[in-house]
Amino acid sequence: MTLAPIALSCGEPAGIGLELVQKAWSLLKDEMAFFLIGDPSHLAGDVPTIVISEASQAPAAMAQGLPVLAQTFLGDAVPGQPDPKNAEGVMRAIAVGTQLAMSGAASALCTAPIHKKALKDGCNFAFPGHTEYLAHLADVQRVVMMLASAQLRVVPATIHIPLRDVPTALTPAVLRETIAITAAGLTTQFGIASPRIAVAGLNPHAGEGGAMGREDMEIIAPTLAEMRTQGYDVVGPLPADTMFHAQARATYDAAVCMYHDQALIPIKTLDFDRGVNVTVGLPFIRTSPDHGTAFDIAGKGVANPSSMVEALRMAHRMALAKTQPHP
Ligand SMILES: NC(=O)c1ccc[n+]([C@@H]2O[C@H](COP(=O)([O-])OP(=O)(O)OC[C@H]3O[C@@H](n4cnc5c(N)ncnc54)[C@H](O)[C@@H]3O)[C@@H](O)[C@H]2O)c1
Ligand SMILES: N[C@H](C(=O)O)[C@H](O)COP(=O)(O)O
Repeated sequence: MTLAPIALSCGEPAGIGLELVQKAWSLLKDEMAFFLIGDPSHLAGDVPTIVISEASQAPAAMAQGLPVLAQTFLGDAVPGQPDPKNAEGVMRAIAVGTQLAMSGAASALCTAPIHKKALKDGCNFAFPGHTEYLAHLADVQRVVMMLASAQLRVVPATIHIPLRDVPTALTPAVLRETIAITAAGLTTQFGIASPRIAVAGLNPHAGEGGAMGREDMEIIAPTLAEMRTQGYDVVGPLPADTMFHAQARATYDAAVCMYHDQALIPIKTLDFDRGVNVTVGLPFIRTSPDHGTAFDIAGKGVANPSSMVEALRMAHRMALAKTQPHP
């Protein structure tokens, strides 16, 4: 069975995304097929471009140049200076990629980084990030954001919300859904038959028996106890400061954390160059590099493509696995 190509949305044209897409084509053109969804006039550099009119043309075009499913954007791509006129095109590229991945014309969607404020300023983008936008496009109530590398997988139970709102957002239902979706994703997308999940506490020392906050004992611990009775292999709440060293990491397949930075600091410290963002719970495969638009180095040619390459490789592996019959 021939695998459909991967759709790659362009992200913010003023960031490093398009440079990374071109570098990824040079590195992966003999390994897999993908195509950019974006404006060809935004591409700088000397990587050849092949404009295609439908996804199915990408595999044949891949050897000659970067296949581009062309979209017309209203602004130019000026490194480090997002043009509000491009915001609608950035959003549209994600929507087109989603539609292609949902229809099966693309085997997965990989997304180059967006600049959230540029989208909000430019087209009143109503979502905090891709994760929430993709859930909306796919009409899915709840997804989880996982960042994965060879050394660690992390999932924040709350994602893009202010820190002050975290304690009230951490309800038993949110924890249950996060753990259940994570466990299912570890099995279906990462091939782990019996996933082991470690759950971080919210407060210092996981609350120290209530002396340093009560959410750990009143919300997290009872939810985990209930989930254990349902067969989930879940431990916690664990003091977050000691659950990411090498020996601790060897005891679990994913760490569910209580808020964005509790999850993302360890993985971006350990593996910034190779981390991949995966949205778990969508009806299609979505990956992304673990970094942002990096305006400070945009246009300089120095951006490291490793995370983008890993994101494409992970999407490709997951898509291939979907075509294999289950043992
Ligand atoms: N998947 C996504 O769409 C995504 C992911 C993370 C951040 N963002 C967005 O990106 C914007 C900028 O975020 P930020 O500044 O916090 O993080 P960032 O990842 O863009 O940059 C942080 C630092 O890492 C460096 N860096 C990032 N990627 C690099 C690469 N490939 N090679 C070399 N150096 C690299 C940058 O130069 C910068 O010094 C924000 O709007 C944020 O929301 C988007
Ligand atoms: N929270 C992610 C990070 O810091 O790496 C990033 O903002 C990406 O989120 P989306 O995939 O939802 O855009």
